[in-house]
Amino acid sequence: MGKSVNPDLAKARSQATFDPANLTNYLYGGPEKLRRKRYLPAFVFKELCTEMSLTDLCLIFLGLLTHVSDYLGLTLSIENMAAKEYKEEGFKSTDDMSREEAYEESMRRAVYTNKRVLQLNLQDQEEQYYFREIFVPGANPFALHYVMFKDAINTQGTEDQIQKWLPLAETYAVTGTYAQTELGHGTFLRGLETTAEYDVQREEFILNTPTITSSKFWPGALGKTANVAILNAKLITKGRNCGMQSFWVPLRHLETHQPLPGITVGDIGPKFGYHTSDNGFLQLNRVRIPRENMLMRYSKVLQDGTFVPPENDRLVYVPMTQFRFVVIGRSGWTLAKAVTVATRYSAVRRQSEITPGGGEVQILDFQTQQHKLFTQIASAYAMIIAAKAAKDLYDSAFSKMEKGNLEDLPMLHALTSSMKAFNTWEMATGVEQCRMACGGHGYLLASGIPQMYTDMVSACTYEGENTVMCLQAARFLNKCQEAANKGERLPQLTRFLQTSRLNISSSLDQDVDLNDIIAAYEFRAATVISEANARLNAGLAMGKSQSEAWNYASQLLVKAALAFSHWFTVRALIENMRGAGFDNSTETLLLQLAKLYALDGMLRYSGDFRKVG
Ligand SMILES: CCCCCCCCCC/C=C\C/C=C/C(=O)SCCNC(=O)CCNC(=O)[C@H](O)C(C)(C)COP(=O)(O)OP(=O)(O)OC[C@H]1O[C@@H](n2cnc3c(N)ncnc32)[C@H](O)[C@@H]1OP(=O)(O)O
Ligand SMILES: Cc1cc2nc3c(=O)[nH]c(=O)nc-3n(C[C@H](O)[C@H](O)[C@H](O)COP(=O)(O)OP(=O)(O)OC[C@H]3O[C@@H](n4cnc5c(N)ncnc54)[C@H](O)[C@@H]3O)c2cc1C
Repeated sequence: MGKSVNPDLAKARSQATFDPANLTNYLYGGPEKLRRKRYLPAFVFKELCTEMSLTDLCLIFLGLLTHVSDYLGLTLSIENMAAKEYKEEGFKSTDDMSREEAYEESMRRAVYTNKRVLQLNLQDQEEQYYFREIFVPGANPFALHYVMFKDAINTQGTEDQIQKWLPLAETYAVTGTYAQTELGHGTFLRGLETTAEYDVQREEFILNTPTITSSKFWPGALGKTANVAILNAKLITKGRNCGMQSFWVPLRHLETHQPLPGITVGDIGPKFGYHTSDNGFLQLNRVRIPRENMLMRYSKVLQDGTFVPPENDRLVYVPMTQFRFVVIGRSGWTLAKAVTVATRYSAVRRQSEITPGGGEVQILDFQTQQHKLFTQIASAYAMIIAAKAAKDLYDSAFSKMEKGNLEDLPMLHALTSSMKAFNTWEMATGVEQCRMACGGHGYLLASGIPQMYTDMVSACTYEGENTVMCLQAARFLNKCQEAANKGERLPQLTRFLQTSRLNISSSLDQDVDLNDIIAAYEFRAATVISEANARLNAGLAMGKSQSEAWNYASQLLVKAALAFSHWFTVRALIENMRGAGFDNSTETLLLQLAKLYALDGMLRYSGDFRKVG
């Protein structure tokens, strides 16, 4: 039962000047990865459904990604499924459900995917992600379990603890969350109030949330789903505060799922988005856990209560750095989904005339519509490709860290902090632009775009509020600027602070040279970073303390971090497009897209670029 493709859409596709397969293979990491990615939904839907053609299945798959399936009224008839417990007649849209019903529907689908991932032995993280996203397109109640809970065990646990706890997480014998934020503190971790006091007599920690503001507040899955938390608390031993450490804390009974003694836990209530994630609160009333429940890869508490500090007290922050990197990558794909929906819609929506009497045109023919969408297509590619470029730096830093070499930790923290802020702000702006480009139908939940926005815009807040993350990156950039001022050697990533010069060869009447574009963004970043450093030093010269001068310069410091990220993204986009081995037509198109992205950025930040000439 094939579905005919809209003739306007078919015509637009037929006019492509390149072979999309080349690009798709590049984006998904090669033909084999792409084959697997396409095979998974077809395999699963074939298993689930009886009378659906492959076209329908792909349409449903794509539609599920963007909820278009709700719009088309498609439902899946679930037949002889391997997972007998999945009794649902089909995927009902959660758009019309209450929060409880939507959570239950998402939970049902998530539990199904968890079982199938194990039965199909899907080991590859990306394949697991694709598989899950087919069935739970919105916020997945197990998201914290899949990412931060397991990452914290892997990065903060000893080998013995990993051996003990990771199999429980992998087989869903336990369901976890990452409980750090409190009602009174999300950003300022040194202000966390939850305590873990060591009782040397019984070799146990006594966990306590002594005040209302110390209640854990926000952790995903805490409201209903999780029965264990990796919980961050202030360690107190021998009367001394030893800073934030991580602990494995059972929350609910593994059989009855009822809160354990001393535990008060529940859901924090309705949110702007992320409706199917049960973000919760937790109060601990002198809950005891054994000494072995402290994650002791880097810091330890000996039986007699002696605290053995980590080589670097920032290593406890590694799970956040890891997850910021996930957010950096997913931001580009989120924008890619939104702009795909909006571009397809713009090919099939006919509205108004360009030439009077000439008949209504595809809205994609309006230059204003092209500007709205093509800049977002370019931005999605830029973010996806910059994330791939950052991964190389990320992987090399992590492999060095695992051998005990922490020299790249500051660079990694700065890169993940600034790129997480840059990408999520760009993604949020871009998704909203795509929604508005679809007129009234973009405002329909069935378009899929509103939920993408309300779910994903939270990424500007969680995992490090964006302004705070920019200021974190600015610490590193400012240090590099100070070193540059003294002629000292800089880390590879910031050496442009010493070398960047504005020797642009392009003139306005010729096609701009790509190397000039990179040089312009590099010079803009170097100038903004230098200006922020100058403002900081001006503050000090006025007699302000270091922290007051930092606050005095903070707006420019945020700009410096964003200019750095913008340069990193433009450079990655151009260098990767030139070096990717595409055929001429594809490379020509991609370099055109890279110029569009870079020149649009210059227009949006024309003040910076005009100022640096
Ligand atoms: C579109 C995206 C889609 C993604 C979908 C995926 C599915 C999503 C589902 C889950 C949804 C949500 C999950 C959310 C989870 C959470 O939010 S978990 C909680 C996150 N919380 C935070 O991030 C807290 C942010 N605050 C901090 O990190 C710290 O408080 C802060 C760094 C701001 C300050 O810490 P201080 O101890 O005060 O440090 P400071 O004095 O500023 O600096 C000291 C020193 O330490 C260095 N530093 C700080 N952090 C790190 C780090 N992480 N790694 C390495 N080094 C670090 C800092 O640079 C300083 O060094 P310096 O040399 O003195 O400069
Ligand atoms: C959907 C969602 C899911 C979440 N999931 C989890 C989870 O699973 N686990 C978990 O532990 N937490 C989770 N969180 C909490 C999240 O990590 C915090 O909300 C986040 O760290 C921001 O902290 P805050 O809410 O206290 O905001 P605040 O820090 O209070 O921010 C408020 C304002 O203060 C400004 N500000 C704060 N500090 C500074 C500073 N030093 N300089 C300049 N400006 C500053 C910020 O820029 C912001 O404008 C989640 C949050 C959301 C929204």
